[in-house]
Amino acid sequence: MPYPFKGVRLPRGGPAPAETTTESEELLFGGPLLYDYGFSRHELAAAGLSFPAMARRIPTMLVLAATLAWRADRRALLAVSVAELGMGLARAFGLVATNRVLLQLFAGGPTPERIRAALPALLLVGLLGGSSVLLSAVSTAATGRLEPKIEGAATVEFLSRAIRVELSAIQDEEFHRLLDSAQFGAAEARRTVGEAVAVANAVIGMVAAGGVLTVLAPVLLPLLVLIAVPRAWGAVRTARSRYASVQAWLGHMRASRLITSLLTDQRAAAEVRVHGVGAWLLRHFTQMSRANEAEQTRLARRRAGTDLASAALSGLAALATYGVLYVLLTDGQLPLAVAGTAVLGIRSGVASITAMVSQLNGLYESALYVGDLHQLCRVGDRLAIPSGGAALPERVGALELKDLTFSYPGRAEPAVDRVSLTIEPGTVIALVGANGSGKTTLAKLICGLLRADSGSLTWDGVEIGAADRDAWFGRIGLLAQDFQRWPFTARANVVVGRPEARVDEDGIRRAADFADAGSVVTGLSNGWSTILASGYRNSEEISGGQWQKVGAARVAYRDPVLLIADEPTSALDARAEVDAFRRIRGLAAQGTTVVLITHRLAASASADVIFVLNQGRLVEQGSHEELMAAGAASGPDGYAALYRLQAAQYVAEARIVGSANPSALYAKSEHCPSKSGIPCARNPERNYVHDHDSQAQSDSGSEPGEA
Ligand SMILES: Nc1ncnc2c1ncn2[C@@H]1O[C@H](COP(=O)(O)OP(=O)(O)OP(=O)(O)O)[C@@H](O)[C@H]1O
Repeated sequence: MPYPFKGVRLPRGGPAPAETTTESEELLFGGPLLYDYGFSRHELAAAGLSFPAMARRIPTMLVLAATLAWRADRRALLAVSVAELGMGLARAFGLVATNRVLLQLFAGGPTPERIRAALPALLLVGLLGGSSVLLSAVSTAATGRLEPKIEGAATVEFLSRAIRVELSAIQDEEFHRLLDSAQFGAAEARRTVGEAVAVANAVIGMVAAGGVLTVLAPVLLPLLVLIAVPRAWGAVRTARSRYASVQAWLGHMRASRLITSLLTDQRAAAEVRVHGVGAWLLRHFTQMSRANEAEQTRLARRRAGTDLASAALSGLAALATYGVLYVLLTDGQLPLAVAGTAVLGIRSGVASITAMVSQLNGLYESALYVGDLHQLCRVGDRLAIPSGGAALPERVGALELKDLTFSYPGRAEPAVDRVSLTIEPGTVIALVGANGSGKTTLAKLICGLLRADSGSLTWDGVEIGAADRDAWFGRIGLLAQDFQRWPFTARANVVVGRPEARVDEDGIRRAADFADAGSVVTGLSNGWSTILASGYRNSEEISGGQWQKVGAARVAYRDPVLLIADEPTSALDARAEVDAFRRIRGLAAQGTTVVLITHRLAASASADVIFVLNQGRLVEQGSHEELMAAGAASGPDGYAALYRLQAAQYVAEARIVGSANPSALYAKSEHCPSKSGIPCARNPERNYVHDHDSQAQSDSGSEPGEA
């Protein structure tokens, strides 16, 4: 496995990345989590991290921090800049004034006179010291104002990209890594300003000390630079290896976060306890933590080594500086008073260097993450769902799919393979087929979440690629079995169906009545204001079936033109399920087009058109009657055979209890004024038990129960 960045290696003699793979990683995640930096071939490739490249980036980083701050609060940035510059100047003039004081004190004449002569310069030193303190306070206050604003703005930048990218990007591993890394960037952006200010301050201090030394003893200046260089090298080296390590271990961090959240997750709580998954996962967590601890130890050792080397080199340079000073003094080339100021200048310069190094370290690391945030913004903008485009006509027409094909990345076989079909407005169409046959993928293509590789998808004649996708989304409602259960109030869980619209209390109640969610809310201790989660004040858990009713109310509140219902009744009891399907048909009667995905063929039987998928291909289509009439011709996996198989489970039972006609509840609505004004297909009312009986008998001459 190639290791990430040029020049950044795992410790000599230490474990190679592949060898750090733990048993837990293998078992839980199917292989090493340590990142394979194959992403140099990927568009998300990290910028070069060689030493010169990084040194060149330092000014860019300062500009980056300044840009963030400028956008967040210009006045505060100006206040910080002026205060820091003032402090640097005060330090430079302070040194000059100190030099004056020393010159006066070491001059000839009686001591009181020398002191009196030094007094004005002494006062200036005090004045400059006092203003430094004041300016420092101004800088602290302004930085404090800036930092939260920057963090807030950076977080919004991050989140706004995350919510706008195409679904395929969200499912892409590389993009997810960038998301994870950039997430640190949003938090680090806040620190960048303080660190940049401190670095700038230290640089000003160094320039001030350097300026004074240039005037007093120019030969000392290159030596001051020599003191600085090893420190800067050490800082960059440490930051670089920390950053590279974090990048390589992002997968581990994500896995650890995942395990932590699973161990405290309410939905996992039962298995965590009853199946003993808790202790098992904790053991794996501990094993993976150990690997991470080893990496931290490696980093600490590496840092200690780097610090030692850079301090030793810097110390040698300092020693050489004082040696030169000694020679200058003993040769009489430098008066004692000037030498005293030079010592102060060197000390001040070294202090500035030390401060700069420690801040640069932090700044460097922060700026790398902020760089990731910028990269995320760039990539996110490129992968964003386009805004604008052709408007969809007011009149709602048919959805037409022609040779629509889609493959998931890395999959050899297409999930949807050259599917052509038409969905007339105001009809209920059912997508049926075996597990993995492509129903959900096709539904995602229809609602614009996934983009087809080839073929065309038009609505009212407008091709999805050219259409305004927000307008497309605006026409669609989603009711999936795994719909989002927002841990907010019951009211919020309904109004989230139309999040931007003004809250309409009557609309909420109508939607709740329609979906039979009113009775669920009535039973809650705080009614509509109850938080539908546990662990909060005024919160209550509700059952899976009750959630499905709330989800249905959300969709009813949304009042979509096209409803995609993917196993919408999986958690409902028998009566509630029948009612729900009747309501879904009711929606069609009001003009909503319904795409129903279900394995309950009794429910799909009442659809106007049934499309049967097999391995991504559309293999059958027609009304229930037409498909049943096809009978044996459609084969053992065909609709008719599967329908009989399911129906057979109930028929014998229905006969025993002398059941009244249950499928009448699924029957199609008589009235169908579609939103578009186009009349929807209408079939005779049907009793599926009868249908089944008669069909089965006519097809095979045997009783279905005997099949
Ligand atoms: N995000 C994904 N990445 C890769 N492959 C996927 C992804 N989602 C689905 N698939 C694959 O695409 C194929 C079609 O899946 P899809 O979910 O559309 O089937 P389905 O008919 O809805 O199945 P089910 O009845 O089980 O819900 C399957 O082979 C599935 O493994």
